[in-house]
Parts: sequence; C-alpha cells; structure tokens
Amino acid sequence: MTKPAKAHRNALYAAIALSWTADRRATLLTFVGFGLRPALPVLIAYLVKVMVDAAVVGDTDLLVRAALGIGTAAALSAGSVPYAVELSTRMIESTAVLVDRKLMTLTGSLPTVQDLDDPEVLDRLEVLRQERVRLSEGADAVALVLGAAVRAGVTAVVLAVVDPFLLLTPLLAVPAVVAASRMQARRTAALDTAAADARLARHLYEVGSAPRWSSETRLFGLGPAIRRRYHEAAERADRHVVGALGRALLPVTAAGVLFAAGYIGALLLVTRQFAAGGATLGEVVLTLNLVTLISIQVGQAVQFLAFLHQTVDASRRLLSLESYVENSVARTGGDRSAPAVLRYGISLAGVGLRYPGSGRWALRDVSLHLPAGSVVAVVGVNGAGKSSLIKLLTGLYEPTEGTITVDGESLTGFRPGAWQARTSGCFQDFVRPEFTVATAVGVGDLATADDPDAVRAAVRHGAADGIVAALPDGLATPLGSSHANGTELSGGQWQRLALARARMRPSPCLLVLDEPTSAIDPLAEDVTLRRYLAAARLTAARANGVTVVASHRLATARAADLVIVIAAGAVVQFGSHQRLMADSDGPYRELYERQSGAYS
Ligand SMILES: Nc1ncnc2c1ncn2[C@@H]1O[C@H](COP(=O)(O)OP(=O)(O)OP(=O)(O)O)[C@@H](O)[C@H]1O
Repeated sequence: MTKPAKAHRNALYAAIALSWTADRRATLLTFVGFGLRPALPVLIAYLVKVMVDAAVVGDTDLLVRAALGIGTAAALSAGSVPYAVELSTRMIESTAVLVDRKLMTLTGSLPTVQDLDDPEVLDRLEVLRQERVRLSEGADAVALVLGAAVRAGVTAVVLAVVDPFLLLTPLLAVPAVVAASRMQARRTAALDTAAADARLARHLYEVGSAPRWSSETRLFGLGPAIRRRYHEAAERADRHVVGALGRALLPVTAAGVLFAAGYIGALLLVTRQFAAGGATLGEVVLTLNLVTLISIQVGQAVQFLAFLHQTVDASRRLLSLESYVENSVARTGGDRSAPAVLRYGISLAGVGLRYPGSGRWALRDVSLHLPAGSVVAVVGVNGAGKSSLIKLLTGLYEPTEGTITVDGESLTGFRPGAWQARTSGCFQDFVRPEFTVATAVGVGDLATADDPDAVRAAVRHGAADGIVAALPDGLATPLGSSHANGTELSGGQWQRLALARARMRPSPCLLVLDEPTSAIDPLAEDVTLRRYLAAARLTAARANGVTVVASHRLATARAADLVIVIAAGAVVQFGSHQRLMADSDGPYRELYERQSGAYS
C-alpha cells in the first residue's frame, strides 16, 4: 500500500475509533441502521415490479404477498428513521465532547508554551478548531458512505437481472464521484492557505463581541471598524476556499452531464426492449424506479463522500498534531528528576531567545548566576525583555541559544513538567478561573487544593484575606458570570487571588512574579509586595529557592538581594541595589532617581 493511501486509511480508522471510544453502542447501531436501511428502497422497487407483473398475469396470491412485503419494508424504512437519527445524534454529541477533550489534552501536552506562539502551530490549531465538527461526525460519514455502497451493490444486482447492459448506469456515476472528491482535495488545501486570515477573523470576532472588550470598543466607537475588518478577513479566507472550489466546477459539471446522458440512455433501452416484447411491464417499472433512485443516490453519494473526505482530512490533521506533540515531548524531555532543594542556584550561559516567526532577538547573550535562596528583581522599560527572561527560567520557553542550568543540571535534562512542578508564580496575564474562591486559589497546588487550611494560609500570604472576608460566602463564593450567582471581581482583586494561588505550593525551588502588583492600587502595592516577598523568603528557605520578581516599581528592587537591569534584550547591569546605586553613571541609578522624583 502506498504511503498516502496508508495515511488515508489510518486517518479513517482513527475517525471511527473516536466515536467507538465515545459511545460503542450508538456507533454500532448507527452502522447497522445507516448501513442496511438504504437497501430497503431497492427492495421496495423490486417488489413493485413483482406486483405489476403479478397484476398483468392475474396472480392475486403473489400480488398480495408482494404488497405485504412492500408494506413491511416501507414501515421498517420510515419507522426506523427517528431511532437512527437519535442514535447518530447521540454518537456525534459524545464524540464532540471526546474531540474537545483530546484537543485540550494535546494543547496542554505541548512541552513548551513557545509552541503556542508559533504561527504555524496556531494555523494548524485554527484549522482543526474549524473542522472539529467533522471529527465528531466521522463515524456518521463512514456509515452513510457504507449505506450508499450497500444500496449501489443491491441496485447493481437487480439491474443486472433485468439487463446486464444497465449495469453501465451506476458506472457512469464514477466520474461524478471522482470529480467531487478532487473538489474536496482542493478545499482541504485552500483551508491551509486561508488559516491565517481565518485566525485574524476569529480574533476580530472576539474583540467585537466579548464583554471584556466592550467598554473600550464602545468608548472609541470601534464597532463598525472592527466589524468591517472582520468582514474583510473572513471574506479573504472565504475567497481562498471559493476560488479553489470554483476551479473544480468544470469537471464536476461535465461528469454530471455524462451521468444525465447515461440516465436517458437506460430509460430508452428498456422502453425499446418492452416495445419489442423483450421485457415485462414490471421490468420497465423497475428500471424506471431504479434509474431514478440511482440519480438520487449519486447526488447523495457525492455529498456523503465529500463529508467523508472532510472527516478524513480533519482526522489526518489531528493525527499530525498528535505526532507533532509526541515528537516535541520526545525532543524536549530528559529523564532526570528536578531537585527538591536548591543547593547552588540557577545559571544562564549565553542565553538568547527569538520568538517563533520573529526575526528579532527578545534576549541575547544573557549570562547570570542566581544564587539559591536569593530574591532577584528584574527591571527595565517596556519591551526590554523582563517577561521573556521569566518565561525562560520557568522552562516554559526554551532558549534559542545558550543553556540554563539548575544546580549544574541543564533544564532540558529534566523529565517534562518536572521543573514546572518545582516552580510557582504569578504571571502578567494571570488566569481568572470562574470557580469558587477556594478552588481558584487551591489549584495553585493540586495536592493540597482541597485542604481549607492550606487555601486560607495562601489567601493570607497573598494579602487577599480582606477581599475574601468581604465576599458573601467567603471562600465558597462562586466567581464570575459563568455562575448564576457568581460574584464579579475587579482586576486588582483577581490579581490578589493570583498572588495567593502562587503561594499554594509550599516549597518551590523557583517563584516567579511578573508585574505582580500591576493592577493593585499604589498605596497597597508597596505593602502587598513587601509582605509577599517577606513571606516568600520564608517558603523559599524550605527549598532554598530563588524568587524572581519583574517590576516597574524600583522600591521592589531595593528590597531584593540582587537586581538585573535589562535594556533592549541585554543585561546591562547586575548586582545588589547598593552596588548598582554606587555606579553614578549607571542606568539603574538614573532610573531609580527619576522614579523617586516622579513618585514624590
Ligand atoms: N509572544 C511573542 N512573540 C513575539 N515577540 C514577542 C512575544 N512576546 C514578547 N515579544 C517581544 O519580545 C520583546 C521583549 O518582550 P517582553 O514581554 O519580555 O518585555 P518586558 O520587558 O516584559 O515588557 P513589559 O514591561 O512591557 O511587560 C518585545 O520586543 C516584544 O515585542
């Protein structure tokens, strides 16, 4: 078997396996129902022939039996429809849930967050997101095509009984089916070309419709401009697909004309045979019925095959994403455990980072040693590279060049997820999980998430106790509009919960805080951060961990043991606050004095 054919077959099996895993009973019954039911109209057409011939020769007994047969087949065909539809709906719905879970698992299994910044990976995910309904309907499509094949086979047998020459009629449908299949192949290729525009259109749709954007979009009167841009992006994406389909229209039309000619030919053939006495009236009626059925069947077969083609394509994309994730995991993961306690610290040697798809270095030539047990502040202007450094330290991003070592062991040598399990933190774009307060904080450490004492301690350390005390049900208060009685929090309140969440892990080797007080009011900011860092030092002492905090507030830097000053992706100063202040021409001192002046 050739490679593409094998890949095609694997994708087909994988699509069926999805529904089989999701709901075996519904999948099996859908196959039986959709696979066999289509034979019934052919059986009815044959029994009509028997009835007509029995009427012509006056065989009442046969006529009655044929009529009873028609009634039974018609009742079976019509009566089974609601069951068949219900079963296939059930199968599709449970497969959809499985597909969503699979996509979530795959995205979550990517060993680095970097992959999710890669436009190529994002395009793949976008097409899969668009086509994921096809995956849910995979077994349904296969069952429909199977039914169409069963019906074609039975029709061919019956036609051959009347006149073998009539077998040409179903064969004339082959070009139509091939042309439709080519058209689908073009659609598949066009989806890849259209992915970037489709992604932009989806982003604009979110900006134009999500409640969290609505204040700004309304204030600036952006609605019409966003809608226009959305329309343009969606139209560009659509144009790729429509253009590809348009080019396939000619062969599809030619194949349709060929089939129509054959259809007329078959009717003329059997009518002439009847006139010459070579066929019974029942056979003429049967041929008329069957040829009409075939024309409907060809339309359906083309539709079902298109459906199957889209399913196989979506399944192929899913398999390819699965192997991409597998390869990434195999490539990145080592087999060593991360340390429980730091001895020496974290070192960076010649580290550089270039984001996927970007020609610019976000960080370059960074060589530093962060001693175990230290609190390190990272300062610099917007876009200097502070968050990039933090992302690298967590191992969620891999350096493009250079190495990061923990107690002398390279980060890439740890088992996937091992270093992250020894890390905690609060990021700039912290999550706002709409759970109860206890769960929203507790998920910072799944091992102790259900321990109310651990959650309460984290809330206290995150300086969120005042917020929680003011909520109607304290820690049990559901958060956000996903709940009927959910409480909405302000940005600063959410950030304090994020800080509390970062305190759930009892003894991380690395605690990262990226602008941890950006949404907190200036009066509370300093107090919150100092209290937080003091508490962090205590927990850090258990594992001799490093705390890294990126902040624009240089008062934070003063409280740290070491300060990293970054400018345009390079470390321009590194040392204690006192040492950096002693350098009267250094950028840190200038920054510090300008900020002190601005705040006073
Ligand atoms: N996901 C990304 N893809 C491509 N480039 C990025 C990405 N994130 C950041 N950059 C680029 O990397 C550089 C450093 O960004 P970074 O977020 O590290 O700066 P920062 O010092 O944390 O800034 P801020 O103070 O504004 O948070 C910037 O030039 C930015 O444009």
